[in-house]
Amino acid sequence: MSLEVLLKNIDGIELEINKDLTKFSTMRLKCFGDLITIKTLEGLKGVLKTLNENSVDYRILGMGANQLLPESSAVPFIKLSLEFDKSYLNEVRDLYTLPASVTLSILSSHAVRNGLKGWESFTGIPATLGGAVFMNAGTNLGEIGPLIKRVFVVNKQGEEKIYEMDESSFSYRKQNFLAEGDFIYQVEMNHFGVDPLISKQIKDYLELRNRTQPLREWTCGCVFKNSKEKRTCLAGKFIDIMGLKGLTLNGMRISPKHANFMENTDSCSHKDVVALINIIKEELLLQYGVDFETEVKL
Ligand SMILES: NC(=O)C1=CN([C@@H]2O[C@H](COP(=O)(O)OP(=O)(O)OC[C@H]3O[C@@H](n4cnc5c(N)ncnc54)[C@H](OP(=O)(O)O)[C@@H]3O)[C@@H](O)[C@H]2O)C=CC1
Ligand SMILES: C=C(O[C@H]1[C@H](O)[C@@H](CO)O[C@H](OP(=O)(O)OP(=O)(O)OC[C@H]2O[C@@H](n3ccc(=O)[nH]c3=O)[C@H](O)[C@@H]2O)[C@@H]1NC(C)=O)C(=O)O
Repeated sequence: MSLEVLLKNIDGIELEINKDLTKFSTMRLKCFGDLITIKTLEGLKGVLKTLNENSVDYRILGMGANQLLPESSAVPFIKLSLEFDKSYLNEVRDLYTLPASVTLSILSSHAVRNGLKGWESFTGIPATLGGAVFMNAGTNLGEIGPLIKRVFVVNKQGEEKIYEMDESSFSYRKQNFLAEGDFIYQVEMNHFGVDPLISKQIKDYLELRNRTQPLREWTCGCVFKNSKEKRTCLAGKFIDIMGLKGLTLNGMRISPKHANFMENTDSCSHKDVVALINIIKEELLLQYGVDFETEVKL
């Protein structure tokens, strides 16, 4: 049965067939696919339940900052777009209840205005809150995990579920509590008090990132994770030392600014990124015997 027929009686959603999704990832990879935009919780429950009952697989799309979209997707993408009244952020709260589709940049602006301690950890990360929780977004100022209190999901059967966070809920670039198919729709997070110095720290850090990372280019953030065993084993540093900065293959370039970033300088697609990743992996193995895991979802 077609997606149009399957989803036709579900309110609070929009379905677009074979849509050009090139602008739906920060790397701007050429991509066409079916897109289901979810505007209400009931819509999300209805869609997940229906897809599950009909054995239709799907992919969740946040800002597309950490996944390489395929040139043509066999499965539909689901994107959350829940209503959010920004006046909710007009005051400092002890606990924030936020839709997962809100972007970290909106939250960062609130942190700058109010000096929220702990919120500096996600400065400059292009992500939705849901995507950030999914992989414990972080910078060298910290990680988002310790701020998260409860995570509200809809599971693949279309049922609501709430996870309470504890010390084991997050690790480096990873959450450890979601079940396969869980879709985060809401997050409760706090902060560690108010400190006027945080605003300056965030601004300084943004300036540093701007100097050291290609923020204006089309990238997916860091391509590789740093080594799990040895946090001093840094992918960017290794790729740089091998002299690979600037190497370009079919329009996909290793950033001259930061070697763990790849820049789409043309109209590249999935295969172009994977080809360059494979070259880097081979060189890293050959020259240093290290095998860096990709951070970006292929
Ligand atoms: N530190 C940095 O400077 C940077 C960090 N990043 C990281 O990349 C991530 C990008 O976020 P974003 O663009 O929003 O996400 P993406 O669209 O890149 O999705 C990334 C993954 O998160 C999953 N996901 C996204 N939203 C949800 C949700 N609501 N519920 C459950 N799973 C979800 C997706 O699941 P599925 O597998 O089911 O499709 C996908 O595997 C952040 O975690 C961020 O930390 C990115 C760039 C720079
Ligand atoms: C971009 C991401 O996150 C980034 C995050 O923005 C930055 C800054 O907080 O710290 C991590 O990068 P990173 O480990 O490469 O940190 P950086 O501070 O940029 O560099 C570390 C060290 O490597 C050196 N370095 C880096 C890049 C390069 O081309 N050459 C080089 O020598 C730097 O000089 C520095 O001494 C995160 N990456 C990972 C995989 O953990 C992402 O996750 O997508």
